[in-house]
Amino acid sequence: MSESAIITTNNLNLWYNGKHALESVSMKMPKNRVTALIGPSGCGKSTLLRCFNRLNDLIDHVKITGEITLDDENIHAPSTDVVTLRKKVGMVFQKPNPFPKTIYDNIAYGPRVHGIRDKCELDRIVEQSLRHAALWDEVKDRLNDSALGLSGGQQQRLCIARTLAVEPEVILMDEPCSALDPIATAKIENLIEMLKADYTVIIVTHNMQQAARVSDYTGFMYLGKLIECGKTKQIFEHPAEELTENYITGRFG
Ligand SMILES: Nc1ncnc2c1ncn2[C@@H]1O[C@H](COP(=O)(O)OP(=O)(O)OP(=O)(O)O)[C@@H](O)[C@H]1O
Repeated sequence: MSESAIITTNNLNLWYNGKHALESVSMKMPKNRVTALIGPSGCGKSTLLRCFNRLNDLIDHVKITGEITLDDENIHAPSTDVVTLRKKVGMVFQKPNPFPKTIYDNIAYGPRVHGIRDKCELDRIVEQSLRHAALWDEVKDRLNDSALGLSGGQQQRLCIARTLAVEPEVILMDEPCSALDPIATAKIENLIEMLKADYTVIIVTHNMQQAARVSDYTGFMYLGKLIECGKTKQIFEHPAEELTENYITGRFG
């Protein structure tokens, strides 16, 4: 991979209570590209994704060895501020999880936590984030309504807008379309394509067609190991490993 990497893992291992869930994962996530993580259930995709913003720190009895760098800095270094890391590396989950607040307050929440109080500045951030998430036109006249009144697809785009509001560098998406219908899914996929102009996206998906449609690079995982990683076209058309070929042709999974 010749493109410059924003996140790199080097010999990354993770154990849950002694159970080896990630084994010697070494991988590079190129900047301003979409990288998909695919593989059968339980292979470690979500675990790997959660390593990138240290969400696994919140789980008891997790041991991690090896290195993860963001912009060439070790994210486990004592000097790393986890709040700043999670601002730089935002996350969107499987089920849309808006706060039970207004649409406006959902987006303004993060900037307020980071100390922005000026109303004009917050208005600007709310509009810009909703525009970037392709939701502004649908909600601009109801910013003070509850976010819980939005459709599932709109709620997921709101969650993406909420992530964008704190100006991340990387957006992690853990099966962001699995709770959505095909039309809402298509909107999120189009949005992912637009987002990579400004952000790096790493997406976990069970849906191989989705990985092929939205990603530039794909990593195939199996039983906690990264079996192979490369350009999506190459992984899907000419995988180097038989295991990858068996998975993408539906022989197991
Ligand atoms: N909090 C946890 N505590 C203990 N074990 C866990 C925890 N989270 C995940 N695991 C285990 O780690 C392994 C990898 O799980 P992970 O959720 O990362 O896989 P996945 O590939 O994302 O699966 P899926 O596609 O089903 O979501 C599995 O064996 C899982 O049971």
